[in-house]
Amino acid sequence: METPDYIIVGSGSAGSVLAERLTASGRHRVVVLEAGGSDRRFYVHLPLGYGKLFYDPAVNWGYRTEPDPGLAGQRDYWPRGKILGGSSSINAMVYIRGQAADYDDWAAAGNPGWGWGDVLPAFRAMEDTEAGADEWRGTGGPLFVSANRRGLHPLVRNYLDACAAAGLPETPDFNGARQEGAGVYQLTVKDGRRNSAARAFLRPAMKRPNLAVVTGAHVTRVLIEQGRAVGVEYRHGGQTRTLRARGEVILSGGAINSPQLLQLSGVGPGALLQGLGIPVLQHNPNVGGNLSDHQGLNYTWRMNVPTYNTILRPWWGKALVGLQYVLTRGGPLAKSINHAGGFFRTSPDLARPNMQLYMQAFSTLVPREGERPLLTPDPFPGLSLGLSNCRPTSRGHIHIASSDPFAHPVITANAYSTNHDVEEMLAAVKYLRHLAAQPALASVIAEELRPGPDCVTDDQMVDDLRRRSGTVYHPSCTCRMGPDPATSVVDAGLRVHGVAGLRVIDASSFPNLIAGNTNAPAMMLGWKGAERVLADAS
Ligand SMILES: Cc1cc2nc3c(=O)[nH]c(=O)nc-3n(C[C@H](O)[C@H](O)[C@H](O)COP(=O)(O)OP(=O)(O)OC[C@H]3O[C@@H](n4cnc5c(N)ncnc54)[C@H](O)[C@@H]3O)c2cc1C
Repeated sequence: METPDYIIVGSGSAGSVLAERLTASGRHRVVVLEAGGSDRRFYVHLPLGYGKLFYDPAVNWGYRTEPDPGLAGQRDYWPRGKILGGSSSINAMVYIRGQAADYDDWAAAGNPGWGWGDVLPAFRAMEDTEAGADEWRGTGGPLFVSANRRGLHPLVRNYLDACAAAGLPETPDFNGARQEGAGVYQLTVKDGRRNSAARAFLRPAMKRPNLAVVTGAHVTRVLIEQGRAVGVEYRHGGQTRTLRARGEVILSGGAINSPQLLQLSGVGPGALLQGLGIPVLQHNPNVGGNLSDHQGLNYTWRMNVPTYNTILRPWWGKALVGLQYVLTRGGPLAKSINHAGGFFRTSPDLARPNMQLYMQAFSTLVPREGERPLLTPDPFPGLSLGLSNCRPTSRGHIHIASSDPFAHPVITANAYSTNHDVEEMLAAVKYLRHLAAQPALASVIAEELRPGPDCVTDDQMVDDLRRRSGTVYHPSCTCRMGPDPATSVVDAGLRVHGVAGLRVIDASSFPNLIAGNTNAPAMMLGWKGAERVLADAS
């Protein structure tokens, strides 16, 4: 293979955008090395195929955390995409940017160029919003974002009316003027098919002669010589190969794999690496540290009106929605599992929302081994209202357990390890019941199923939330951006402190977690990261 200017490790949300941006001018040669395989798979394209990808080792790294005291000792399951498009090829497709103030926090933490005024133009340029352009939204960009206004389940109206009655009025666009409120989620779905970062950015760029994408290429080490990254070592087709870069090596392996790869390469906590016999090339205790993730859980009700359970459960219903999908590219199979949602404050004293809501017009209490049973929901009409926290204060870490690059790293999530996180979730679950008590929902609810009417005291509710919470799949900040190597891993240009020619551009470089889902911010990081790389090239 011809020596490229840039090697990108990972073709996920950030890596796909980066590859498109770096090759657009035609002046730079780029090679993307992706451990997973092709995204040309039926259940990747079918939006509700999400449930089938959730545990599938063919497309998923399928991580488990260490037993977590904050989750009643359970080991949480952390899916991550191992496929072209990375996690954007297996995610739930909700499109949320986060709050303006989140990015102003990034800049205020000593990261010039990452404030809301800096990132908004990138978000606008990236997207082609079905809802139409305005001061906040863009059209004509590579990423189509569905407004998700057609074919909504009737219970979405009940939910929105209940929110309004509870004091959370409808907001027309969570990514527009006001995030706070209730509304319908916009989706990365185009023409009834998942619109992953690979579909929107990488695949069009793969037509360019200056981009090569190698699938099944698992990078095992960054080659660092005299303090400079000069290439990578990777396994492909049962062989160990090396690839050198004329310019830079860019890690876009995601919040678990990027710090893992840095540690394997001798960049990380010195004592940990020494203990594993890995020569320490750059001691930095923050590599794999500061792990931040949103925790969430659902409350579930039995309904006295039909929900998607009614149609998705029986074989004839499956046949019907299958036919509807094939003929119209519509129906429940063409949607995310999250039909609507919202952002609210658990206390009026807070300056901005600290909780996110998810409304799902079906329920999945009866689990099925090895599948997230979206396509086989409960045998009765059910509704789920879910939550996730926006700015958790709990922090975990990721540490390699051996020098074997194929061994999963140890993930210590430390969920709900601060009183703050427990108390705000307790307030939030009470709010869910407050919503369910509003006439628009109460009139169609038969009974609360989970946690159920016996769960009433604060202690019982905290016990329940610890037992039933889990990741909402947004691990971030494990190679966080910041000016000081004592507290961060990359600088505002996403360059690894102390190692030349090496950047980390993915969700691990977030300085802190944003309020909302993390696909859009990771893609934005790829977009803005490419600007930084290109600026340094000229
Ligand atoms: C089940 C699930 C549901 C989610 N739902 C939503 C949602 O609805 N909305 C939303 O906004 N966000 C959602 N997210 C989160 C969002 O998708 C991720 O935050 C985002 O995709 C992360 O992007 P990334 O570029 O950091 O990493 P990823 O997209 O995970 O990409 C990393 C890529 O690097 C590859 N890689 C890793 N290590 C190596 C290596 N050593 N060698 C070669 N390649 C390597 C991986 O295979 C992968 O393709 C969800 C995530 C999951 C898992």
